[in-house]
Amino acid sequence: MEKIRLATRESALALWQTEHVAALLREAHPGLQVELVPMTTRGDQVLDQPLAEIGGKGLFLKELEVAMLEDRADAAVHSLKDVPMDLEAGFALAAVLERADPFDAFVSNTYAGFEELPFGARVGTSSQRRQALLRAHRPDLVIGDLRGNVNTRLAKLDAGDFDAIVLACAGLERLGMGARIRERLHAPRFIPAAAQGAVAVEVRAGDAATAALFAPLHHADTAACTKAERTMTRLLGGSCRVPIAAYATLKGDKLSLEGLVGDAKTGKTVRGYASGPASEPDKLGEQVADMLVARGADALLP
Ligand SMILES: NCc1[nH]cc(CCC(=O)O)c1CC(=O)O
Repeated sequence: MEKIRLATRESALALWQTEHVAALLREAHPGLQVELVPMTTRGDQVLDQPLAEIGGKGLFLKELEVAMLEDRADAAVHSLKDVPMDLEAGFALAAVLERADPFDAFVSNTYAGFEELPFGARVGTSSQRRQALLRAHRPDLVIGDLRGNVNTRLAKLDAGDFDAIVLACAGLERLGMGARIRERLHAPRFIPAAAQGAVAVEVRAGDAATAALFAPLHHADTAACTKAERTMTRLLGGSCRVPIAAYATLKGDKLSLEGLVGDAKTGKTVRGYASGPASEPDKLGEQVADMLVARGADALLP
């Protein structure tokens, strides 16, 4: 193969991630021509309705998948967090890259950390998971919706709409705005979304030649961790509608998974934790999902 075309969304974050994959590909395969095919998705266009009601995470992939089917692109680069737990039939993940910081960031122009927020402070985030975690720790906070890309969200904070906002550390750092992070909200206090911080490459299922090009970019440890997180989330019926958090770590051969199901309105949360061999991420995901249900998570699920 002499040339490969990478479909990408047009947001600054998506373009950064795809350029990053392109650079790694060129490094792994000197002489390979790598081209970007930027496009807008419905998920990017519809900003006024909750994602879950207009079709969920798949809306960020659809146009990119159509481009692959129509042979206008060979692969698509995504934040793995935005990839539906059940990939569309006819597609496969060719690689999961090494994860960046998986945690959420506390960003504020006034307060140095989450603990410093005064009673009734206004915090912006549209993520059901972040809302549930914020309410679980601080029922007094006034939480407001905050959608749009990373720059839009920061602009709303700077305009004074909120005392603080919460967004992914990885997104801020990739856009060169890591300096805006006042505090990293680590697990287990704040558990991130499944696969937060990881970038993945999607290809047509059965396109072995294209998939093989991405093999050098694959990071087995990140793949094992995100597999456990995504399996747990999938078994609980994960979508944007339900606050589900999952965070796995790997130490030697031991994979550990922390899971949480919450309610964005009440801040009620149920937690689960288990560990097992790195070779069985699906089993671990299933175990923690079962544990969460046994502890009452189904009362919070739709
Ligand atoms: N929901 C949008 C989205 N998808 C991936 C990231 C950040 C990068 C990542 O998690 O890899 C973000 C922004 C955010 O959640 O603040």
